[in-house]
Amino acid sequence: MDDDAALNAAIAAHLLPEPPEKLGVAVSGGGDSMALLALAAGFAQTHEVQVHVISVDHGLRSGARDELALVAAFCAERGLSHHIESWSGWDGSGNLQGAARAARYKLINRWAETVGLRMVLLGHTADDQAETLMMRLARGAGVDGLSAMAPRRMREGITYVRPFLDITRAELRDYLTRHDIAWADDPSNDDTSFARVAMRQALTQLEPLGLSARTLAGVARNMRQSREALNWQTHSAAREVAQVQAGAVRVDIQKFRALPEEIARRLLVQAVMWINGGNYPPRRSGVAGVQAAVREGRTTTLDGCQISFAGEAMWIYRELNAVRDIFSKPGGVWDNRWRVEGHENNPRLHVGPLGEDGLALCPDWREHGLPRGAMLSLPAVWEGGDLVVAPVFDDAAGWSAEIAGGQETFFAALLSRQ
Ligand SMILES: Nc1ncnc2c1ncn2[C@@H]1O[C@H](COP(=O)(O)OP(=O)(O)OP(=O)(O)O)[C@@H](O)[C@H]1O
Repeated sequence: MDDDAALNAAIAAHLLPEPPEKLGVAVSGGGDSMALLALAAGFAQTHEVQVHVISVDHGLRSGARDELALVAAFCAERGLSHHIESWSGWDGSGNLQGAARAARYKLINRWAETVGLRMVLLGHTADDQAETLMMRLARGAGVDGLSAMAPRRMREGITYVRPFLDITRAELRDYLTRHDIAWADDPSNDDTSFARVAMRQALTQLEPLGLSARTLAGVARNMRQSREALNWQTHSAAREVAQVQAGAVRVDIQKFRALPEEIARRLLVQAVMWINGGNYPPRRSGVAGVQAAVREGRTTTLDGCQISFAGEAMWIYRELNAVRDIFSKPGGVWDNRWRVEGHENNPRLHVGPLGEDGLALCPDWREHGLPRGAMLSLPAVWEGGDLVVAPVFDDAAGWSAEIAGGQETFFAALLSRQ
């Protein structure tokens, strides 16, 4: 295969046999995404696909406008539609790069919806994979952190495709040079105060030792496969040892203790994230603390969840303190996961935790088979300080309370986790 054929094949492998009618391409003007644009445009011409290009101006560097002008000129020459979105939304808090990236995906998503696109190409390369892997290594990551990016990922209905994860940045630069296509070199790529830039430079020293971008990207891909296997194994283990009951997770403690440590850890992480609705897993040290508590049969808490023991069972459930001040109206979602429905037209009603006061009014609560702590954090409907109904167990007329998406989401999320 000649050099161009390998790059064309990388694009075709992701778009055939059924190319989309319209294809989005996200282009910053840098070498990776300019090559992506040129190759996607070539593919589109052959397969009669309409190309729509988006560039996001983050307004962070004075030269960025010139880089986008380069993209605009390329698109104008080829008759491709090009749209520039501007972002100026950083509120100064948190990490600027992270905020810019999150904003970029939001803007691209919105644009794709407006144009009626279902697929958008991104230009991440094997070098990006290698740098990320090394940066994560430096933070002591495990299999998940070292795993490669997905070549295909759905975000709010739009499929993002990264055809160049096995292609190096140098190969793309060579392509651009061969075809006399201009690209912009982002000056921040020389700023070694960025961890990624420093790692990029360090990698040039490591390449002669065999740690090339392609090799490291291969390691990341292996890690991804291992992660998928571990998730699958955790899913099977969860089916074997865990049940979901009223939004809490009940685990058979003998079977749980017999699981390999990593599978047990993943199961705990999944239970905590499913219950607290968080996007980020609990810290490794926190989970290790829970694993120690499990060995000793000691009650503990982690990220808004409580872990307690009763007979043969370990229970993981929402901690009352985490929901004490969460209130909503009937008809909405409470604590990000309970859909409480009924009597929506009565403005005097609100949903809050059952709490000690509510539980005191439910003398038969032990019949439900849940630990007291799990009962306390269940949703209840209140009128002022008066308990109207605890709808998870009380099927009073017109009331219901269900986990949004169903309790099966606990198991399903183990297989779909990216
Ligand atoms: N300003 C931009 N406008 C449009 N697309 C962009 C822009 N910046 C990046 N992209 C797209 O994202 C790809 C990856 O770029 P880059 O590696 O700089 O992203 P990142 O900030 O590391 O984000 P990610 O989390 O996706 O890795 C580019 O090849 C391009 O397709």
